[in-house]
Amino acid sequence: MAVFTSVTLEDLTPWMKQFPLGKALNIRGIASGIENSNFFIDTEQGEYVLTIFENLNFEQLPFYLKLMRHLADRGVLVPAPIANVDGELCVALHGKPAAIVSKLNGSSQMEPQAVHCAEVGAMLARMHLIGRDFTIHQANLRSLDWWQTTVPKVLSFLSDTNRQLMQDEIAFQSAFALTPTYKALATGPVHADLFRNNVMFDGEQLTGFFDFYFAGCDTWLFDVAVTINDWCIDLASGELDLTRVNAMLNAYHAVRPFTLEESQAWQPMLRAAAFRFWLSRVYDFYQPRDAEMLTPHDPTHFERILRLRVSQPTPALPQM
Ligand SMILES: Nc1ncnc2c1ncn2[C@@H]1O[C@H](COP(=O)(O)OP(=O)(O)O)[C@@H](O)[C@H]1O
Ligand SMILES: N[C@@H](CCOP(=O)(O)O)C(=O)O
Repeated sequence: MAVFTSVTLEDLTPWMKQFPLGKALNIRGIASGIENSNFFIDTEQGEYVLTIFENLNFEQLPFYLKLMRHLADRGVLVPAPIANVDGELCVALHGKPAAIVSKLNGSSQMEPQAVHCAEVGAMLARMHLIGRDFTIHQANLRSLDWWQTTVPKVLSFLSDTNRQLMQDEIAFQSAFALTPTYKALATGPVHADLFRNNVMFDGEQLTGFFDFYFAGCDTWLFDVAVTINDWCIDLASGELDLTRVNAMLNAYHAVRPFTLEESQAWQPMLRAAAFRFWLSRVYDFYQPRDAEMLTPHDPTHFERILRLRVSQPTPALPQM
């Protein structure tokens, strides 16, 4: 269940008059999702998704919504936010920020093959390139600063070995962030949570990336690492599947070639991407935020992945 704020057709009808979508004909809550209240709405202009934001505020939302609009207008497959008569993408509904975006066709591909990974890699590279001239800057709110303030809050919940792993990794990542290699990495708006459940496919055809609400400005390579660590692994063991890894990396590289510094940073970034989700899952597990974290994700999954990325040789990035 993921409808925290309920909306009826009677609520929606007057509110929808400000959007160029004709009359609202039907509304139904979407069961999946853990952060926001999501609904499919049928309008005279077609099907859309209405989101009521339960945690993000009116100051934070323009970054995400304008980024999606920027990308959608330039051919990146993402939901396009719909502006109201005043040109606003985010409007109050039941006292909370709300937005309407276009509905993507298809469904999530939860057992991806190389062909799906290649599609994701190519679209991710296009997204990075097209994000270059997006002018709003908002940091990735789940990057090094957040790790450094969050680690001390969770250490006491961990076993001795996991406490050591977390302390070692935050020390490693803090030091790595100061190196010339890290500082030479290309940056820009990144999705930062491009897991299997945040991409739609219609068969083998990618129809869009969605759920941009962890997006922010960060290194492009971090985004690639987050994506590889979810799409190109055996879920049970966390081991990388080289066929899928190579499919994704080669497709990305064909659109936006990796640099020498990115090759040097690849292993630290795979570690960083595993660490970020281990930490957020541990934090959510032991310090759940009220009602929205209904089923906390399993932290041991990313602990396992982090241990593998630290101990195993890393497959090389393609080079120019
Ligand atoms: N633009 C969209 N097009 C089609 N389906 C969508 C769209 N946005 C969300 N959904 C559906 O709603 C579900 C929950 O959305 P999600 O953004 O993951 O929610 P949350 O932010 O609460 O985790 C998704 O799994 C997907 O099925
Ligand atoms: N992908 C993250 C959690 C974010 O949840 P989402 O459903 O909004 O993508 C994780 O797996 O820990």
